[in-house]
Amino acid sequence: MSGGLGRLPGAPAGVGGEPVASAQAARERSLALVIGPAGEDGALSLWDPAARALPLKVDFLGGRQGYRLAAERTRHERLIKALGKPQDGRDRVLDLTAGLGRDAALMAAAGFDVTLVERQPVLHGLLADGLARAADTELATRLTLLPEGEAAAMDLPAGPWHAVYLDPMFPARGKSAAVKQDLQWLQLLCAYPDAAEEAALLARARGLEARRVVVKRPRKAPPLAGLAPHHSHEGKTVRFDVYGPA
Ligand SMILES: C[S@@+](CC[C@H](N)C(=O)[O-])C[C@H]1O[C@@H](n2cnc3c(N)ncnc32)[C@H](O)[C@@H]1O
Repeated sequence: MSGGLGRLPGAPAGVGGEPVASAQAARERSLALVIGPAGEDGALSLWDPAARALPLKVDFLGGRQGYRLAAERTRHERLIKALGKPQDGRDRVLDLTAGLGRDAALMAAAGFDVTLVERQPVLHGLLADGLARAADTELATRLTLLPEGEAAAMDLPAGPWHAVYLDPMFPARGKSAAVKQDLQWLQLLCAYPDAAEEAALLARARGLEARRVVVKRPRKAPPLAGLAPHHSHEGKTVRFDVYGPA
């Protein structure tokens, strides 16, 4: 990543970055981000050592994403509408681009058992830490994080899946100041997929045994890999493209 990542004492080595003794040391070395335990709960967190912004952690217990997780509210979410009704009681969704786990948490709150795949070590570390802190909750029983891996190439659990979900990075529109802080940090860590990567990810998803593949896109963006979906659920800023079995 440009600008570099500092790994503070207490962060697992697997997240990468260069070891630094403190956020102050990272600031002196002009590192763009640090990762380490922060706050009262010691949650593994990511932040800019030169800015005042709140550290970013994965919080399945409430926090910033909490309002979306009330079960009765989830059915109004476009993502949940795009997934369609569960058919077998505890239906399974495979989220191949888990990121910060927000969409996965929403799907789990709506009643799906969600398996998460993430290839970026920092994001994977934040997810694993968030799940460990939420271990006693009903929500966490519905979330399974696979070992860090590239979705297009790794071994995946067998289907059938109710749906495979994709939300790959897409360049943010508008002035960078308008882009939310955590998205800016995500953009430092995660590369945008090129056309070949997009095609490989969609092909992998569509090759799995699933009733549908759902892809999140900015509302005006072209469809993933240029492949027109069967139908879409459009919101103000994003849309969910739905593909039937290949
Ligand atoms: C836009 S973020 C996803 C945000 C997520 N939906 C959420 O609610 O937090 C995209 C994430 O997918 C991951 N990713 C993209 N392509 C991937 C692939 N082929 N295999 C595994 N992870 C991938 C990136 O590393 C990044 O963390």
